[in-house]
Amino acid sequence: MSVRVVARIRPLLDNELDKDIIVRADSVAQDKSNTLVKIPNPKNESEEFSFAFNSVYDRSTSQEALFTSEVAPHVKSLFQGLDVTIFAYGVTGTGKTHTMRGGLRLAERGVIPRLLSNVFRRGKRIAKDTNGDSTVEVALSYYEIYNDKVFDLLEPPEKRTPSGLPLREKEGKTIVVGLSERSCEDLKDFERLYIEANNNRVTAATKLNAHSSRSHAILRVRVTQTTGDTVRESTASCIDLAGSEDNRRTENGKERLIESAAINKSLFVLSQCIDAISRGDKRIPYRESKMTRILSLGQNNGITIMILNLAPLRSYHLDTLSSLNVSSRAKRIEVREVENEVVIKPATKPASVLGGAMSRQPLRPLANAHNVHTGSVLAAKAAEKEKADKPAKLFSVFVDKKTPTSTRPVPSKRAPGALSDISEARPSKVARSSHSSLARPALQPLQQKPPPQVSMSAEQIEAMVEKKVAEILASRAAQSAPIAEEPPVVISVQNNQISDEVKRRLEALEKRVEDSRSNDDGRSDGLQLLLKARQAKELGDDEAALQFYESALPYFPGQAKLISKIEKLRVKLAKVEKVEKKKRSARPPIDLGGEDDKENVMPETSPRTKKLLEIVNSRDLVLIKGLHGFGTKKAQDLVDILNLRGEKGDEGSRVASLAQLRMLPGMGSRTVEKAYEALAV
Ligand SMILES: Nc1ncnc2c1ncn2[C@@H]1O[C@H](COP(=O)(O)OP(=O)(O)OP(=O)(O)O)[C@@H](O)[C@H]1O
Repeated sequence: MSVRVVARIRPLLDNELDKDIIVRADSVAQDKSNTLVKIPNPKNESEEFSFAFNSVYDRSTSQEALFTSEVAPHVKSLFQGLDVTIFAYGVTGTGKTHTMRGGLRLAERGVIPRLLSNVFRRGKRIAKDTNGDSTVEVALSYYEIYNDKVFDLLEPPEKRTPSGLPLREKEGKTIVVGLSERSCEDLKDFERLYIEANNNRVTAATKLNAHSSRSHAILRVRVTQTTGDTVRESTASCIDLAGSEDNRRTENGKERLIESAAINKSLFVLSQCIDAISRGDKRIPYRESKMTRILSLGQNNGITIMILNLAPLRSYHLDTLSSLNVSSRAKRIEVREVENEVVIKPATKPASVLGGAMSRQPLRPLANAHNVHTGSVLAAKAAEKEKADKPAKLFSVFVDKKTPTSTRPVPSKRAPGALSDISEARPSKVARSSHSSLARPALQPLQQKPPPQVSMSAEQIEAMVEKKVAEILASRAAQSAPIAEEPPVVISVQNNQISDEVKRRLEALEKRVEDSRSNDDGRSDGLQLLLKARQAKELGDDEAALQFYESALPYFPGQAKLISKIEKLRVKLAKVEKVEKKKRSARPPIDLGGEDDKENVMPETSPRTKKLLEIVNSRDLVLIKGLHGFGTKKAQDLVDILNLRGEKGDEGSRVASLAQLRMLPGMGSRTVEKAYEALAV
């Protein structure tokens, strides 16, 4: 089953009534419901683009109508053991939070409170219909991803550590280590928890939207159904993604710029994942951001619904087109509709999630067991379940704090081994279905092997990197080929030329990168740098290649071959530099637009320098891509290298001067010069 992608166009707000509406819902035929979003071509207004979705909801759609059509049908699936993921995607101010959380009045409740209300109602009905033989427990966890760090929203902000909670992969799912979970008996309970947690959520007003959410918020609702000794668990995840935005339009300050860079990066990675999946790529860049790791689009089993929120206004034109593009491709993503297995309860009852007001999830060593019948029923269970089944009543407030308190910890350099002091990983809730292992068929046999050795010879690295690069380049060439059918042929020819042994080693390299990433030992970063160096070399960018090799050296100290490569490149570049110098001295001086630089050099203190460094340090892919001479790849490489240095607490994570910028891998004098020259102040 594919990801279900639906679009929702929000109505005009009071202060927008005089604004130009350019987005509309349409249908393919008169008697059909709306499945199209139409929007003019910004370059030629007489032309209209049309984007098709599973369903499109226009401005008059109520919260109830959206919930009834899109979410309510899946509550049944949730109780059948399927995981359900619902996420809202869209530009800032398009109605994601309104859709997911909703407003104060009953009729304005969003997807989340309605879902909880339905879950409680169905749970009670099950208990009633089975005379209490079956019981349903609901537990919540709620967290946010802010600046690519995970923070528990059910814990008071004082408990946060600057590095946030780490992620781990466990049995095919990404889990947040040390995340708390609280049991929730009814809607009132939920309301209390949800409001408290939302007050913890940092929202900061920007000029664009006074309630702009600066983090991705993820609510997980774990439903546990117990009948005798058998337990079935499933999870509904409701995700309110942060909105992307144009920093220039919002006139964001420095702090906001950093937030925006992190938001834009994760959303950019999400779009890259969607592209890669829809192209059928083998490597999906999930791991490039925490949000995409958690969302695991296309890797997660169950049902996934993406709600694309749109503003109908002209002022959002380009942003709207961009999110329409991304989300219309998401329709092609296949999700396996696999139910979570029923497991058998252990003889000793674990500490109940219902027990405390607040607790980490207790260890539940549940065994995977099919078709096993045991006679022992936990008698205590019925007594414990004798709880007042009060009907769900009026729903109340869901508001963020109007003035967000600055509770977020100041990001600091991560101390070496900082992750190790995080509390133990929350145990897996359920032994996973064997189906879940299908997520990565190619890697599966390798996963049973003992972990790879830590050391690798330079030759081994080189051989694997060579092949990997050749594969990437072949695949790129194939993708840029004019005939759409060609890529698979080219790739398969390439693959056929690679012996099984090499393929095995390449897979081992991929796995090594994966393993080292999840172990956080930084080796994968080294391998990534080697890959980038090789790519740069293949593309004839020796300067970038050298800098990537140099950056990789600390990961493979003393590797003779790597050192020799660096030496050779240095000699080569020194020669080139000599020739360039000669040419430069013969060239007329650069016109820097009349700035106060009498010597025709780029002055380190000029407004243009300041602006260039500000853009670079924002790590905002969109802004950096906008620099003259920066393509997507160069911009992404720069952001990667800065993030990498930032993670390592490296001083160089902030670029303080043009000289420093020139020294970064992939930069060089000419690149900096070009970007500087074209910059308007
Ligand atoms: N369907 C709707 N009906 C009425 N008002 C709406 C609707 N959708 C959005 N709004 C209003 O539009 C404004 C912006 O919506 P919202 O805050 O939900 O946007 P957002 O996409 O979550 O923004 P951000 O990414 O900044 O969090 C709010 O005032 C909200 O109440």
